[in-house]
Amino acid sequence: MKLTQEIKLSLQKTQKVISIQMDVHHINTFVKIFKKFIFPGSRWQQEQQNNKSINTTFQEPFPENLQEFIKENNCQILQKEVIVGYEDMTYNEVLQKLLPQNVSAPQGYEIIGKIAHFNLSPEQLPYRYLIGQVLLDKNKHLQTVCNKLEKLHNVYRTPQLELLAGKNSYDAIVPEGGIRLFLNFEKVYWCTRLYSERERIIKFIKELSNGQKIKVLDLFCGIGPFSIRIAKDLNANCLANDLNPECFNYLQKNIVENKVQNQVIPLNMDAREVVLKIYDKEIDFDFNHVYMNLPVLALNFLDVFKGFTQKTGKQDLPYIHVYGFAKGKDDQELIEQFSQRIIKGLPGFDKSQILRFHILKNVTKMKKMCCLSFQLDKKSAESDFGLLEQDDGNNSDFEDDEKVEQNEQVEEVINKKVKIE
Ligand SMILES: C[S@@+](CC[C@H](N)C(=O)[O-])C[C@H]1O[C@@H](n2cnc3c(N)ncnc32)[C@H](O)[C@@H]1O
Repeated sequence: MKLTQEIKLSLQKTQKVISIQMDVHHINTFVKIFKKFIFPGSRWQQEQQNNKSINTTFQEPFPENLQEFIKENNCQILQKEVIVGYEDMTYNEVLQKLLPQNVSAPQGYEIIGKIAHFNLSPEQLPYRYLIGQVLLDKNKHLQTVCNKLEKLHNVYRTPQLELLAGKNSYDAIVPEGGIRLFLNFEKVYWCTRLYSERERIIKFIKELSNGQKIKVLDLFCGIGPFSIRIAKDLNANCLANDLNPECFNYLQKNIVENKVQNQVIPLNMDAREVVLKIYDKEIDFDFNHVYMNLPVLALNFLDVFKGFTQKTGKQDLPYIHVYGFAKGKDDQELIEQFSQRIIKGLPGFDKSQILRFHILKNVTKMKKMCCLSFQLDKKSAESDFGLLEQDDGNNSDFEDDEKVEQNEQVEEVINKKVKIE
């Protein structure tokens, strides 16, 4: 269903209003006191010489202060009729009129620059173009309204979008914590709501650093929000890597735009390869923190840190901040399951090493997206077990996560979406 001129006209109706007529000298005072009662979009109309009127939303009985104003300033009360229609109605008013009773108007969307993005329910889908157009018309700062077609399940974690209304452009500039990030929402992974999660980890890394130089290996960096922010906020040095060549292009641009060329090195490789190249000294980068934000697969990369001490000759072991999914009814069960998955890659890992455990999102009642921070343990770092077989991106964890995300309702516990007033 599309919003046609005919549909807009069908919303038009005549409405009786109270218009207050007064001498032009009283207009300023009236507006000062009764501004919120002026009928939306109403203009002052010339009635007689020096006399103007304005339509209001007042209904009888009038409030006392209006009665006094009318008396003191010798105002006249006029009954008028106005035509109200699409332009005068809010997003909710329009959709309540146009959607069938069993279909609710979507009450939240995400904003990325001038792009609004919905996750419409199956019942709302037949009305998606209508919903998109109304949102665009009622929010002048927006340029594009789209719907995310399915959950992210490709290697680069990019969304499949359908344009609902406005410009077919997904270029955006997003301000975050004093930096500006350029991106194309169709070509790279982006989630504005991870803002507070980045803040949380940056704060935690600061606590851990004890004033020492912070050096971060950001293995799945996307367009660089974490590396660029920590470089700016904590004067950290980062090696920021992402497999997606489009991310790499935006990462390079974002590094320059935010003037952190001397602190953030961009890379475009497989994460495992980056670490192996550091071991082989093909890449010269010393790090004390590893940031692994690819929840669906990151845990499978942990084994690359086995034998860290032999391969680097370093005794100082890095802190690892890794994201993943776990199932459990409480923190204890979640930590237990998460730890079991870590142990697969790092056999020396023990729960007692956990420094922070944080739940970002309830995927289902039992399944959560979590972040766990710990220091690489000595046993794993000194072990000479071989690496696990390289992941082909097709493992069962990956598949399982996607199925659950598609079939079950995702309840966000991180920042709420933009609410429609
Ligand atoms: C969930 S996104 C996180 C991006 C970024 N940390 C952020 O918060 O915006 C995961 C990123 O990992 C990248 N990625 C997927 N597989 C990878 C691999 N094997 N090596 C490096 N990056 C990979 C994807 O392209 C994607 O940009």
